[in-house]
Amino acid sequence: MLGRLNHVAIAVPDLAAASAVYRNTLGATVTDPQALPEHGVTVVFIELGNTKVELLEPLGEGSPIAAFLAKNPSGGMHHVCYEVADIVEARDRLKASGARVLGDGEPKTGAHGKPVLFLHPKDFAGTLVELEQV
Ligand SMILES: CC[C@@H](C(=O)O)C(=O)SCCNC(=O)CCNC(=O)[C@H](O)C(C)(C)COP(=O)(O)OP(=O)(O)OC[C@H]1O[C@@H](n2cnc3c(N)ncnc32)[C@H](O)[C@@H]1OP(=O)(O)O
Ligand SMILES: [Co+2]
Repeated sequence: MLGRLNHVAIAVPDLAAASAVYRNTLGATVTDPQALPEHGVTVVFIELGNTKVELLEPLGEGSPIAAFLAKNPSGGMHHVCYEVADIVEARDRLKASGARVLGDGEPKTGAHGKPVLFLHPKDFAGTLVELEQV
């Protein structure tokens, strides 16, 4: 079912400060911030050649990363995103095996303009999993 690792996401309290660390200390190319109100986050991406790192900052009331940052105030690894060829087929197989699909279970358009879904971290070795159809 799984394809490539699309990105590893890190939740941060201050996107500008985290972007500066990646740009200036680590010498990475960091994209401009992209506000995604429907996801409750602002993101930047760091392109690494074989995969990407996504830095996430809360946006608006009720951001899905607010509780995570309250528990991890300096930030921390938040999710991994795997590519799938058919997200509805993957979702239906996972649901049939007992995994919890988050939200209303319907794919949303993610940061790359592609359909995405999230799977409950307690069902995947304590790691929040995002699926992205490519
Ligand atoms: C930019 C768009 C898109 C892209 O294209 O890349 C994105 O990446 S958007 C990223 C942000 N969106 C989401 O994360 C959506 C899905 N997430 C959620 O629905 C919630 O964050 C959550 C996973 C249901 C957690 O909700 P929360 O309110 O934070 O906490 P709970 O109390 O419900 O948590 C239950 C349980 O799970 C543990 N937990 C929470 N978050 C994580 C995490 N990221 N990794 C591992 N474990 C996590 C939490 O600690 C609780 O455990 P216990 O304390 O043991 O009960
Ligand atoms: Co993501």
